[in-house]
Amino acid sequence: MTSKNESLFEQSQKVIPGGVNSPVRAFRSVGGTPLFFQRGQGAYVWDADGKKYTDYVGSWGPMIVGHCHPQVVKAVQDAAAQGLGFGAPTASELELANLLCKILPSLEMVRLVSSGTEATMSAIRLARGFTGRSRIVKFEGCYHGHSDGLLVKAGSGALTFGQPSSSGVPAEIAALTTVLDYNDAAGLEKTFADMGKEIAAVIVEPVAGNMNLVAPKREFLDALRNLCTKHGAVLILDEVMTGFRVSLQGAQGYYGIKPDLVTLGKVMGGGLPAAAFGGRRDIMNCLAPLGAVYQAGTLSGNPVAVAAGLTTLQLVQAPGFYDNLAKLAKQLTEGLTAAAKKHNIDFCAQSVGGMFGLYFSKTLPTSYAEVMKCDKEAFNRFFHAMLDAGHYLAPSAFEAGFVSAAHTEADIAATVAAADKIFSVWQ
Ligand SMILES: N[C@H](C=O)CCC(=O)O
Repeated sequence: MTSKNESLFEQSQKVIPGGVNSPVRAFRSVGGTPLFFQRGQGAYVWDADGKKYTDYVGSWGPMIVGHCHPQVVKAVQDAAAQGLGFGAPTASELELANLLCKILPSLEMVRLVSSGTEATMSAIRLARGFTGRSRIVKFEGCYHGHSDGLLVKAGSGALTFGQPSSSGVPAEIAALTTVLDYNDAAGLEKTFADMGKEIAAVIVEPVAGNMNLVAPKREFLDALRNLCTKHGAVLILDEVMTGFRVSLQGAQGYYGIKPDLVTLGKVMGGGLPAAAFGGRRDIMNCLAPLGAVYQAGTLSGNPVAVAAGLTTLQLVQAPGFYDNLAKLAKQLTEGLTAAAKKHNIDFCAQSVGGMFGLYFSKTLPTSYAEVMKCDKEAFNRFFHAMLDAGHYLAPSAFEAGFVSAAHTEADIAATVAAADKIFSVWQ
């Protein structure tokens, strides 16, 4: 019998390319039919067939307080009742901007946009306008949204489907992007020595979460900050994923590194389309209508999205919120690692705050090249076995996972027990 998921997918493929509105949802690399979700509550989601899953994707990060948190839903309902959008300033967007600047000391000014892609694309343009230089530096396997110059050796869905450098990006545009190895401080130093005067910005995920999870080395973070300062380049920390996720102050607070510009999204929109970029006042003042760098958006600062973001950011400031999140993520990664070890499987896992990475590998990867050596087929088998058992992991070996404050220790223990059962018959 055809399931509702299968039937919906068949129909979707006729009108939506690949049947999905973002490639990584397509289950292509793991195989099988993508799930069509009908609802979420707390740590759980239900698919079109009514099957319940413990959710470790969390809408790719935003659902940090769980699905349908009553305060977030109420705030959204109240905001919607006042008007769905004005395309004009509102007091609530000012409140959100103030809150972002209060939480993140690196934000002297901030501008709201609607997606992470918009935030990174705008930050790059701003850095180019500010410095009068054209070249940008990024790191292989990092994903910064799908604007042209950033889709060069990118992670996430692009990597998942073997297209890290997209067709449709003119060679002249791609040529302005220099791609280096993540965690390679010496490579960065050499690049600055060779072409420092050309480099407008270095953009980096301070914890790479779009090639599975790769944690930064201290010397790499220090080199990023010191070399950008020395050569007058703008350091852009892309905290779309790590912002309000690895700690209240994101990766910049977790590791103690101060960017010139930061990009935000996901958690700050509470599940609705809200994102932002901001940082040093002298750089932000180059934006129109003050300066000559143009950037705009009809939906920017949308009041309903702002209400979801504001309420979520109030909830994550509860005492102990991030300690609990980190504890849950650790319980998961340590539990899975112990289960694999018990059954002699080459597997390891790690977490940074509320995000985690799982690897079918003997050692934790520290670069794109090492991630590529992990056993992808083993991940795909594990993914499906976990899905059958009611545990929803990201449908790609190249994405980080997320826990929420709605997960309980019992939820995590059940997920670890399911993995233990799968590993006990692993061949
Ligand atoms: N890794 C991506 C975003 O962070 C996954 C979301 C998407 O591309 O649809």
